[in-house]
Amino acid sequence: MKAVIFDLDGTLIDSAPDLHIAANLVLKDEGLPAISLEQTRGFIGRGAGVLVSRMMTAVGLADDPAEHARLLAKFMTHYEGEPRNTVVYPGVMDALARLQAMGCTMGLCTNKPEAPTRIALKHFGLDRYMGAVASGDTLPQHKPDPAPLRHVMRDMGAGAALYVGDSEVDAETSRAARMPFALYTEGYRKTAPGDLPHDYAFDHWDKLPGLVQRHFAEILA
Ligand SMILES: O=C(O)COP(=O)(O)O
Ligand SMILES: [Mg+2]
Repeated sequence: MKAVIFDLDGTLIDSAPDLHIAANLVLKDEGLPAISLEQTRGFIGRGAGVLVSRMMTAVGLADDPAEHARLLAKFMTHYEGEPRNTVVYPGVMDALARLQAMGCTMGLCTNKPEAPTRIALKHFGLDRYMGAVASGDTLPQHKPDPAPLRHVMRDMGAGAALYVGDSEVDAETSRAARMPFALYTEGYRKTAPGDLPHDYAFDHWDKLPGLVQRHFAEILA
């Protein structure tokens, strides 16, 4: 079985603009200075809780647990609607259709919480491809713990899979799960691709189906 599991933010979708808007709505409401889109990009990858912690640090707030919980709740109310400024990366939809035609089964493993994950998948028509989904709050553990990735694999009934992601967290997760990793280089990583452990790298989704084809031809040979 050819199984491919995807990360979401920075991999399938560029969600930073909507996360940026939600963060700044919270900060404005609190009378605090705004953060930049670039800063927001750097805060994505470990889930909404960590994004809010990093946002608090950026504007000089102490990471007090009660304050954090209050601001996270506010952030989630601003982020829960339909994505307005989020886009699917170029070539994603064609690549997924080609992978499906190649007989691949597909799943999703993200640190984004479940409610906005479901909304985004449906909004962009990605839900029809994903046979199994693990979000940041599906299990007690989240990436870089390998448990969510293994959970998706089990749900898909896959014995082996290729993981596709954009960040340091994804590289670490795939390593922990002993799963081969394809790095999408145009997402939110902060580390140079050469310094991030990966088995494959690609900079445009047009290139993924061929890469997947070669990977499974080799391991199933
Ligand atoms: O919500 C986040 O911080 C990251 O989500 P991702 O795991 O889809 O990159
Ligand atoms: Mg990501």
